[in-house]
Amino acid sequence: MSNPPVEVLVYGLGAIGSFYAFILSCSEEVRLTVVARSNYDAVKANGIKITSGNHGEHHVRPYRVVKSAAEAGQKFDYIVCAHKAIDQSGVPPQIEPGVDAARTTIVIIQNGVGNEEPFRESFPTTTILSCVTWSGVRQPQPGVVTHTKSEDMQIGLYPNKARDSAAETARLTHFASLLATGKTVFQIVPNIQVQRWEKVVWNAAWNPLTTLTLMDSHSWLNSSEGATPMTKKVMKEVIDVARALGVPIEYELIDRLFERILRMPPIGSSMRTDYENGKPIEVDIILGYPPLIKGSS
Ligand SMILES: NC(=O)C1=CN([C@@H]2O[C@H](COP(=O)(O)OP(=O)(O)OC[C@H]3O[C@@H](n4cnc5c(N)ncnc54)[C@H](OP(=O)(O)O)[C@@H]3O)[C@@H](O)[C@H]2O)C=CC1
Ligand SMILES: CC(C)(CO)C(=O)C(=O)O
Repeated sequence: MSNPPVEVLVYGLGAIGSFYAFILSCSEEVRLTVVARSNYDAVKANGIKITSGNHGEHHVRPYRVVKSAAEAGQKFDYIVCAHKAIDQSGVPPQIEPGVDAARTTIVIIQNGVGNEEPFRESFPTTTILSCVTWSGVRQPQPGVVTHTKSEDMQIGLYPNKARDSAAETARLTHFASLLATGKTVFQIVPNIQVQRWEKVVWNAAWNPLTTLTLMDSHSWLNSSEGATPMTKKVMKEVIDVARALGVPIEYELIDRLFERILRMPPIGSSMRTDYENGKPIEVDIILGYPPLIKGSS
C-alpha cells in the first residue's frame, strides 16, 4: 500500500506563495491545496504559470484551489504562510480549521521580525518553521508568476519548549527534503532569528528607500554622495536594536549587504511593488516592530 500524501496548504498565494507552491509541487509525495484571494478565478481556471530564471517554465495545477482554509474541510501536515505580514494576528484564526495541533507544522515565509508570535500564541503546541527568502518573484498578472535568478532561503525552527526537540527537528528535516526535491536553494540554520534580523536590516533600508524615492537600488546609490552613508546609517540603526536584544549580528553585515546589492541587478522591492499596485505595505513588521519589542531601547 502506498503512503498517504503529504497534505500541504499554501496560504497567501501571491508571488512568493506561488513560487514555493511550485517548488513543493515537484515532490510526488505532496498533495497541494492553495488558498487564493484576488487571483482565485485565474488560478482555479488555469492553475499557476511560472517562468523562472533558474527553473524554466512550468504550469502548476494544485489538487484544490479554495477561498479559505475552512472551505478545504481537512487538516494539513504543513501550512505554508506566505501572505503579506500586515494583519499578522488576523491570520491564525483563518488557518485554524486546517490545523491539527499534533500533526500540523506551520511554515512562515515572510520578511520581518516577530512574525511567528501570533501563531505561537494561537497554536502553543504546534511546530513552527521560520523561513527567510531572498528569492525575487513577482505576479504581474493573476496566476502568472515571474521569478528572477535570485534564489536563496534560510530555514530553521522557532523552537517550541512544549514539544520534543527531536520531533521538531524531524519535521524540519522532512520539510527540507521537500524543498530539496524541488531543487530550490536553501540552508537549514541553527538560529533563524539571526537571518531574520539580517534580512530586516536589508529590508528596513531598501524597501522604504526604493518606495519613497521610486528609484531602484543602484539609481538611488548613484543619486548623490549622501546616498550610501544614509543607507548604511539606516542599516546600522537596525543592527543596534538587534544587538540590544542579544541577537548576535556584527556591524560588518553592512559591508556584506552592500557587496550583495552591488552584485545584483538594480532592484525595486516588494514594498515598492505594493505601493505601485495600491496595496497595503508591510510597515510595522519591517520598520515598526523592531523598536517595539519589549526591552529594546
Ligand atoms: N516578492 C518578493 O520578491 C519577496 C517577498 N518577500 C516577502 O514574502 C511575503 C509575501 O510577499 P509577496 O509574495 O511578494 O506578496 P504578494 O502581494 O505577491 O502576495 C501576498 C498574498 O497574500 C495575500 N494576502 C495579503 N495580505 C494578506 C493578509 N493580511 N491575510 C491573508 N492573505 C493576505 C494576497 O492576497 P491578494 O492577492 O488578495 O492581495 C496575496 O495572495 C512578504 O512578507 C514579502 O515581504 C520576501 C522576499 C522577496
Ligand atoms: C526580493 C528582495 C530580496 C529585494 O529586496 C526582498 O526581500 C523584497 O523585495 O522585499
